[in-house]
Amino acid sequence: MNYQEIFQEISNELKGFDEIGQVATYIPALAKGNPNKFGMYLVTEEGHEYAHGDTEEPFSIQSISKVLSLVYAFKLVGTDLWKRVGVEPSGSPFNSLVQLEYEQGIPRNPLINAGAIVICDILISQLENPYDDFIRFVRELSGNPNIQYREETAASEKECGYKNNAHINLMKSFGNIDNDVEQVLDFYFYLCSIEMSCKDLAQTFMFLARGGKNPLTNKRVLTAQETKRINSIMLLCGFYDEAGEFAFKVGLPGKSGVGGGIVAIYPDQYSIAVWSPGLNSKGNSSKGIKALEIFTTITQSNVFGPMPIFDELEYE
Ligand SMILES: NC(=O)CC[C@H](N)C(=O)O
Repeated sequence: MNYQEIFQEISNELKGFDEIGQVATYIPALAKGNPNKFGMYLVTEEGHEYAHGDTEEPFSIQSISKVLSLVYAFKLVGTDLWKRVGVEPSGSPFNSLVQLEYEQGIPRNPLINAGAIVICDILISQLENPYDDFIRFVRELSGNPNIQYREETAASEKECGYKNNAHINLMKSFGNIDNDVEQVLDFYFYLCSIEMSCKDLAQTFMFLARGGKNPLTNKRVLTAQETKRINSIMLLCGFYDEAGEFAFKVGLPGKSGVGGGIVAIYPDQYSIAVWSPGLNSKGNSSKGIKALEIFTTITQSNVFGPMPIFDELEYE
C-alpha cells in the first residue's frame, strides 16, 4: 500500500463517520467555518509529501501556535522558563481557571491558554519587535513567506475574550505577568489568529520530527534534548483533557487548535497535519482525531509500539 492508497482508505473509512462535531462559535470569526472541509498532508523524513483533500487552504491554527511560541521562548530564556510555567498535564479544558488559583498563578503547562499567555508575556519582555520576529520565525520553519496573522480573527476574539482576560488578570495578581495585560493579550490573540494550510503545518512541525533541525534550511532550532522536552509536552498536554485519549488512539505527540487543525509528529519519520473544523466537546477536531487514528493504525506508527514496517510502504 502506498501513501495515496492509505489516504484513500482513510477517506473510505471516514465516509460513515457522523460524529463530525461543531465549529467553534465562541470566537465569532470561526463560527463562519465550513464543517465539511477536510485535508490531510504528510511530509516524510526523506522529504516526500502527500496531500489529500483541502490541503492548500489556509485556516486559523489557533492553539497550534502555542507550540511555536513555546519553542521560541524556550530558545530565548532556556530553563528559566520552567519557573513561570509547569510541564504537567492539566486534565482540564484549555480555558479552565480552577487550577490557576490553587497553584498561585503558575499554569500547569504552556499549551493551555494560561500557559500560552505567560509565554506571550516572556516574548514581549525579550523581543523588540515580537510580532515581526515571531512571524519571521514561523515563516522560516514553514518555508512559506506568505504566512500571516489574520487581524479580523484576532479582533473578533478580543471582542469576547472575557475568559482570557480573567486568566491574565489572575496571573498578574500573583506576579506572573510582567507586562501590561492588554499588550500581552493582544499578542496572544494575534498568535492564535495565524493562518496556515495543512501543507504549511506539516512542514512547520517537521523540525520536531528531526531532532530539532529545520529540514528546509538545515539550521538547528532546538537541541535533541530540548526537542524531547517539547515533544513530551505535546504528548501529555497537546489535547488538554483529551491528551490521554489522543495518546491512546493515535499514539503520537501532537497539537490541536479550535480552528479544527491537528498536527502530529513521528520522530525520525514524518509530520502529518489534518484539518476538519468540526470539534468534539473537548475542543479538538473530531474527524481529525479519527483520521489520525486510522493513519497510525494502518502504518503501525506510534511512539509506544515496535518500529513500523515502513519498507513495506512504497513511495508513489
Ligand atoms: N484551543 C484553542 O485553540 C483555543 C485558542 C483560542 N484562541 C482561545 O484562546 O480560546
